[in-house]
Amino acid sequence: MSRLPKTATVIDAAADVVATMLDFTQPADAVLSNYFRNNRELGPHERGFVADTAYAVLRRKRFLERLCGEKYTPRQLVLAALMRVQGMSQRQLSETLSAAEGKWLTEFKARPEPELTPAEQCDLPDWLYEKLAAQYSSAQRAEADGHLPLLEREGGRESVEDFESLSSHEWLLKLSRSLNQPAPLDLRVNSLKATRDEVLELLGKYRITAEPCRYAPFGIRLKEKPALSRETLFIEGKIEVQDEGSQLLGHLLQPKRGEMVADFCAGAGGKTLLLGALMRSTGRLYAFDVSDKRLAKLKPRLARSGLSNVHPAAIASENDIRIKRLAGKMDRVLVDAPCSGLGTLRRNPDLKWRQTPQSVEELTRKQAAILAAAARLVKPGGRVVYATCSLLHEENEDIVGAFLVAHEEFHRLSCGDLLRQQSIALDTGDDLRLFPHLHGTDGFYAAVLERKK
Ligand SMILES: C[S@@+](CC[C@H](N)C(=O)[O-])C[C@H]1O[C@@H](n2cnc3c(N)ncnc32)[C@H](O)[C@@H]1O
Repeated sequence: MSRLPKTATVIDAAADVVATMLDFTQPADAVLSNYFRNNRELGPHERGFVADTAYAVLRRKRFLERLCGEKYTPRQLVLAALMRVQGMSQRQLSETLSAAEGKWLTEFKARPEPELTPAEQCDLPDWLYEKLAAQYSSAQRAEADGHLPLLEREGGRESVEDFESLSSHEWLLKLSRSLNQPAPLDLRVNSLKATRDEVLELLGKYRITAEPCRYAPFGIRLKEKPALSRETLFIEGKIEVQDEGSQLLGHLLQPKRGEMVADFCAGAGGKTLLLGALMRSTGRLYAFDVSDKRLAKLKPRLARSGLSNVHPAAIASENDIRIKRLAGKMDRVLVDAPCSGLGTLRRNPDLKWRQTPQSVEELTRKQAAILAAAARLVKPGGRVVYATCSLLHEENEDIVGAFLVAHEEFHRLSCGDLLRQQSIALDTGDDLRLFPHLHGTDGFYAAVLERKK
């Protein structure tokens, strides 16, 4: 952690934000933006500090709660996170503390390390730890791990064998440690307006350190997190912010010039924009969503992108009459299904505390219904990509498995093969499974389903 912003009010601000976040009635990013809207005196550095500190508490809540003991205040959680997660010293904090807090912190520092349960070590709720541990037993991981390339990591190289020999707890510990780190900032170059080399060169001129993403052909990973919204590159629509994993889903769908394509759960259109560019702004690309509000956010992005083939349309549900009218007409359909988001904990650490086994079960019903409705759009020989940013088999493999049993007219294509054909060297078996500790992306799952001719 860099220096503490001068004013002591940042610790008060972080404690206020944490107190509201821990109600879990609103998403953490909404709590933060409301707080900043109501406290405009905080400058960018102070806002950054408040956000980083509050997210550190969310990421390591179980660990910090164990350290703090039975009774603690949000402010004590903040101080504990600053010392034990963000690595600040008591001296750095001391100017901002009351005498009583100074005393508490001295006593806190002297406490012995608590013995943590496996779920606490991973900083996951018990129900989630149990589900994931059951999923990632060595035998079940064999397929995904077997396809791993040699991985370069800080501190050395890790080989396939290093991963295969891990117990399910050790593997989960690696996964959860990477889920408990902030995500890097990835960009996607809009191939209609620029090449990746041009953008890399321009970033270099702005003194922004960047490198090509490992897998995504239009992806760029930045070293820092500069504000980009006022940069010419962004205003001119040459770049968009998009996680590398999210970009790979567009390449899996692989829509072509002149095709009929639907992005069934388009939201604010992150993937729609990539699909439109892959189609070179030709053909017809529907962007469906049940949320008007989310689709409205697509409009300014579309204007920057230069795409003219996108048709956003709000639908009432997956059974909307508009959807029914398009039955059998689509070459490609992307289902980026509403999900628990548990693969995106690097960005949304509150989700592990906000989701429950019941909320996941409700989502699975919705996912199955959306996939069945979306598949009706596809013509013979056409494809559906079913994708989520969840790590749970019940939202992923189980949904696709049940769909294939009920729909003999579809069969699964190999994601590894489809990516190889596009010179993307990423083979995780038939389905795509991305993990932050293995691939450096958010956690994603995808399966490609083709309607037989
Ligand atoms: C994972 S998000 C999509 C993110 C988006 N594809 C992107 O790349 O930015 C899932 C979306 O599904 C939408 N959704 C929920 N139920 C739906 C339904 N029955 N039909 C279509 N979309 C739905 C949600 O409003 C949400 O925007």
